[in-house]
Amino acid sequence: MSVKAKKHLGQHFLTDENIARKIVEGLSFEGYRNIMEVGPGMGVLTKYLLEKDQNIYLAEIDKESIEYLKNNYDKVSEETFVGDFLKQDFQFTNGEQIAIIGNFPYNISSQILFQIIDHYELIPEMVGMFQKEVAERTAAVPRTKDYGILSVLIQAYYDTSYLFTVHENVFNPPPKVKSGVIRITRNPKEGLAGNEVLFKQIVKAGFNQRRKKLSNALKILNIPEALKTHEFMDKRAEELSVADFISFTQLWKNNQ
Ligand SMILES: C[S@@+](CC[C@H](N)C(=O)[O-])C[C@H]1O[C@@H](n2cnc3c(N)ncnc32)[C@H](O)[C@@H]1O
Repeated sequence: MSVKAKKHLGQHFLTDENIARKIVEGLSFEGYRNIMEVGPGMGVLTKYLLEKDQNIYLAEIDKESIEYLKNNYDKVSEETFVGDFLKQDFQFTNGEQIAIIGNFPYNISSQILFQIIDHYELIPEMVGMFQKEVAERTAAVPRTKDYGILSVLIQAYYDTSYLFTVHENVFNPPPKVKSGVIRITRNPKEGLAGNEVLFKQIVKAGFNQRRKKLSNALKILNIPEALKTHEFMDKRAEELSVADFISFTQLWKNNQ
């Protein structure tokens, strides 16, 4: 018996074992002994993770999948499950590092990435599959249409690499779009510490009106007097690098 795919949970089950193995091998397995898989479904990735010498935790909200996994994998029990990924506070690791892996439910892709950023101190690495467009956005560079809030926020905390593309026809049921697998490795950029909240506000305000110059787009944030004539004010958000956003945030903070 297998799990019936539920659309509202973003369920598309990967049917290609080689791709599953390749995704799991995308992790380095270095510097942590805990791994959380998001959305294991019927366990196509889980079975390769369970072969590793790591503590495996499963975040799954589909009861039918949970039953299936408990019945089909000896090492999986009620204790393996940690519930909804978006509600994790990772307290159960007692401060230990935990890597994240998954063929993610595409309806909550951005929320998954923001949840990782919010806990970057505990999460050294993530390997996962998103719809191709989102995967590309995480690695996008300035002055491209893909470069936006997600690119800047992720790249401020992590180095990102696009690993490979996955075709629709290796899923059951097939999704409407191609998928992309990425790896992100923690590398918080200098100058961020202590400025995180303001940094996120500036990046979001800047890109929320990406056609406008920053002098206009950032108006809602009460621009400090000393920054009103800064050269960046004449640019659009997509023209600033991640390092530019960070140095600009520091300057903003110092002039508040
Ligand atoms: C694209 S499927 C992937 C299933 C399986 N890993 C595979 O590759 O075949 C996404 C999975 O995420 C689960 N899911 C959806 N929302 C979730 C959430 N908030 N937290 C944890 N898992 C979730 C779904 O139930 C589903 O099993």
